[in-house]
Amino acid sequence: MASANTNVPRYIPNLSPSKSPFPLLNNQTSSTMEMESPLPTQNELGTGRQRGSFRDTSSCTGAEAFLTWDDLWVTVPSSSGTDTRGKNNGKAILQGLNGYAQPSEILAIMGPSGSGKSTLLDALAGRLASNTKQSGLIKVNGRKSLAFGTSAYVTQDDELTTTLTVKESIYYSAMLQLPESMTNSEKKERAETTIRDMGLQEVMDTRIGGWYNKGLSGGQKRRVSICIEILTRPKLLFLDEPTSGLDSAASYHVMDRIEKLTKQCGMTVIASIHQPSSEVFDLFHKLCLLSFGRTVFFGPASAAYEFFTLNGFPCPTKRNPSDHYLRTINKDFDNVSLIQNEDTEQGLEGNNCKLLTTEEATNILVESYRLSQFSQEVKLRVSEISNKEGRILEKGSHACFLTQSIALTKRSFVNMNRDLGYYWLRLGIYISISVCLGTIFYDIGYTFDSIQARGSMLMFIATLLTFMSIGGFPSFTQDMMIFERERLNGHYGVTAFIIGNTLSSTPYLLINTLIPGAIAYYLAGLHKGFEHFLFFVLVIFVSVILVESLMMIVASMVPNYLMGIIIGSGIQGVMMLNAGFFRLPDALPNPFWKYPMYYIAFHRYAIEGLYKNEFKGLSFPRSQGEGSSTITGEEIIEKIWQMPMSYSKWIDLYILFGMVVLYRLMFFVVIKTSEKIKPILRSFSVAHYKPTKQSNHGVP
Ligand SMILES: Nc1ncnc2c1ncn2[C@@H]1O[C@H](COP(=O)(O)OP(=O)(O)OP(=O)(O)O)[C@@H](O)[C@H]1O
Repeated sequence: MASANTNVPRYIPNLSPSKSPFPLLNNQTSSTMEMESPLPTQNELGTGRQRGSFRDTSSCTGAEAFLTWDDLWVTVPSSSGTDTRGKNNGKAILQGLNGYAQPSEILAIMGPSGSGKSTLLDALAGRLASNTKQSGLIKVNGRKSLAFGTSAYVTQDDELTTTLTVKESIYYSAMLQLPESMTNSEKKERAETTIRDMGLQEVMDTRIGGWYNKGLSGGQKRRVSICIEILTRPKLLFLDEPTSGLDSAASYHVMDRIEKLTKQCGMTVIASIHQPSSEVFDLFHKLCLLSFGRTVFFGPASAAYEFFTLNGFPCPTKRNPSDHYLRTINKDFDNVSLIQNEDTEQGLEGNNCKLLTTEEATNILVESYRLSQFSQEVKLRVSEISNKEGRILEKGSHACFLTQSIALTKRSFVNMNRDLGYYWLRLGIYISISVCLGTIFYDIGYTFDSIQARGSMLMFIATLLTFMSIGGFPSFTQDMMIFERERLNGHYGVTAFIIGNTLSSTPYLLINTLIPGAIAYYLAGLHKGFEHFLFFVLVIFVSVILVESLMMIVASMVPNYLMGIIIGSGIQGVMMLNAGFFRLPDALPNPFWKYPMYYIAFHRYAIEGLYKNEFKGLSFPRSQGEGSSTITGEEIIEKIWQMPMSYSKWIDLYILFGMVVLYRLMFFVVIKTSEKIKPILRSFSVAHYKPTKQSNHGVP
């Protein structure tokens, strides 16, 4: 029976010294608390052998992963600002954690919201945010660095291609990740088995869905994300809240399947988890319980029960033990009355009780753990494992570059077709604007006034069509986020992505420039002849690809599409301004606007090519009125528009094309550089960063 209590709700027994509530302080260990001690031998480290575990090794290859972390600290700049000496010591999110994870086991990281679970996963996976500082030693198979793309990480946000069905998503992922040694039908079979394992067979043909159409539920999306990452049976798998959004039955089945794979393939799984049912909790081999970045408990999951009991916090019989652990250490709601029920009283065997706040209770547990046999065992095991250098963790064999490029092209093509915002909406707007343009400049003629009209119309087309590429930025940013996730998880490389994106977008960009271009060109009656029309379309087509390449670079550097749109339009605005139309080239101020900006602005080459294509070969009256002498197109280009006639319009087109290649290469370099530089910067800051006690910000 439950009874309400006071605002300071925690009781612990007032025991005599012989019945200390902290037996672990005295190094007393019961049989259930004993850490399993078999240490890996040199041969076992990274060789695919693990004692006592059943193994179906047919689909599991490569070195196993032993992961250790020693005195791990992570701090972020403190929002409370600097201290009296003007120093910002930062806020410690993780405080000197030690631990390990080993093959064929699931390590569950639990703790109240904000206790540092995701931060610990990020630190172990080498994916901490750039504003964080890390110290301590993280090792995989006794080696310091986790090579790029060798682990799989299911993050909290499900970045998925919203237009694809579940089956398509998993199938394309299988094509991208599974090795060439598997046939297509074997890959399909693996995809379908994994879908069934995650209980998604009923929604196989349902689209994932996004903001514009509801598709899968949150829990179903979660399972799709897990499916994608377990396809290859990765040796090291990080799961950030894999069961969030799932009901208890689904949570159990998902975790049960993961546990079986873990054993079968010798996977090392580290999962942060919020509220496991007791059935799910029983699937975990080890438990790491955190509270505000400190370890409350690390050891066999089954031993946590006794640890809490022996420290004076027994779990009431009707309460799920994992709920009890979290309730005992959640300091967020201290002012809320907790309930002491009869079970607790029974567990205390009639001893006197003492009131404690959850903060005090947590401090007792943290201190008790620190001095316990568990903590000593963890330290011993960490040093044993980390001192033995095993094989380098590798991602395992992949699909070949060609298969990946084909799969990415197909996937991207389907997505661009189904996502109205990508190209179709833009095509509609382009067609409407080209009708407006064609009717405003209808039958432009060859009068003196038509010189200016032609110049304005061509400039408008070159700038508007390219500028409106920004409209596809939200869809494109979504693609980039998926690329980022898949790249970090080692599914494929940058080159395959660039090829896939370029090939899949080309037909759409051609339609987007050909149809509106033809409407505007023929309504206005621009330079007659198919060759002139073809050149006109080619310039616009290459310019639009060029802007998309520029947007790729922007998207790889900004955190979200809003910033991308703002920065992308800003860059384009500046380039338009100094293309030599709004201010003629000779009037552009030196040194910045003329050199180098006039030569960098791609609009300059676009309008130069378009003007040469339009004016060359035509002649116009030199002034208004009848009987005036004529001026040739060549003179107009050189004298009125101040553009060089020393090279042909085709050179302008080649320059634009060269810029496309350059921008795509720049994108490649940006991604590759960040891949290489980030770990170096991180290891440099780890080597030079020493956390201070003051940085705990009030956390004892
Ligand atoms: N890059 C960062 N910059 C500033 N603060 C951060 C950063 N990363 C994490 N934090 C802070 O560290 C604390 C722990 O965050 P973390 O996401 O690791 O918690 P969590 O246990 O995973 O929480 P939840 O269960 O709610 O996801 C939070 O207070 C969070 O605001």
